[in-house]
Amino acid sequence: MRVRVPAKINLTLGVGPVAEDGYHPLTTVFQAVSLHDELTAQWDEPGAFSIAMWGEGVDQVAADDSNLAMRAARLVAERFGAEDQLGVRMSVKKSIPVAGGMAGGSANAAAALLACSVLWDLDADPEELRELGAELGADVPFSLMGGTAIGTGRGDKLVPVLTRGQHHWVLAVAEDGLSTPKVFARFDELTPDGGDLEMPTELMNALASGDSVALGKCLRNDLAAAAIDLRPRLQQTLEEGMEFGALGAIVSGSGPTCAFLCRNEEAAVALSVRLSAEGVARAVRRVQGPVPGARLIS
Ligand SMILES: C[C@@](CO)(OP(=O)(O)O)[C@H](O)COP(=O)(O)OP(=O)(O)OC[C@H]1O[C@@H](n2ccc(N)nc2=O)[C@H](O)[C@@H]1O
Ligand SMILES: Nc1ncnc2c1ncn2[C@@H]1O[C@H](COP(=O)(O)OP(=O)(O)O)[C@@H](O)[C@H]1O
Repeated sequence: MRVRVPAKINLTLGVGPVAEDGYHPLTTVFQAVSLHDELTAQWDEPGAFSIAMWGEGVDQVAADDSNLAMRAARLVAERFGAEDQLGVRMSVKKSIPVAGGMAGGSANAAAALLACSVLWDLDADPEELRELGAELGADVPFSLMGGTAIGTGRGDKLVPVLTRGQHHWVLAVAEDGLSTPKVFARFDELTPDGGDLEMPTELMNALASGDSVALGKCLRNDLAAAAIDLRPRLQQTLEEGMEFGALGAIVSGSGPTCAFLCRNEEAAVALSVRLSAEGVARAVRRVQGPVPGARLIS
């Protein structure tokens, strides 16, 4: 089985005050973008579970039972089958930056859920897989679903959002990742009463009409101040992207990847060339969104 799974950006990320379980209530709009990891899964001996990874940032991810794809495979086996009768050998080709605020780990978990449930011929429907996904991480249900969706709760309660057309994004990928729990912890220090959980009506209108100029003005992230506090260089990255012609700029999720919205493909090419030439980030990528969530490709 081969599964392709996209990265996400948060077009808006409203974060409420921390709850007793340590999680924050969110109002977020996710968009899946055309930067993909690929996971392959093949049968192995009963009880044998393994993973190999190559590509972007794999030295920062353990290929053991702590890996989110391994945890996903074991969870599917445990819930839908018999763990001691099933086995899988997985490999992941990573392109999504690790700890980049683009849900790379969640994407791999989503891919493993889908690949294993099909490989082992288990009777799991998409809704059941999304519920399992939510146990692994708040972003996993969206990695399965893809497209554009509003997320509430921990970010795991999803409703698709009506959109028109494709948007062109340029991503500035930072040298080192940022830890999601650390960014939320700094958010708590900076914003003890929490941020804004209002439904982003203007943003939804901009998405429905496909108006990139309006969308650029609505991008908002309550975690941005915390990410910038931990990584001050990000402020300059955002400013440079705007100076070089982006319609809007945002830190993606808990960062440090910055996403710049462009008017069209030509503008995205021009911005990516400029950002690369200025050495603003470790890598610059052009992507489009929305794209579908985790999908079997063979
Ligand atoms: C911030 C966001 C925005 O989409 O994305 P990333 O920047 O990680 O991609 C997500 O909320 C991250 O989702 P995900 O990375 O799946 O989170 P989890 O593994 O469930 O949780 C990691 C840690 O993040 C914090 N966390 C996560 C979600 C949430 N609603 N409130 C939280 O406080 C908790 O400290 C938790 O221990
Ligand atoms: N398969 C995986 N791919 C990426 N990260 C993983 C994976 N499994 C576990 N992790 C861990 O999850 C953490 C978050 O990574 P990631 O999901 O890439 O970033 P983010 O939460 O910023 O979107 C990292 O510390 C990483 O070591």
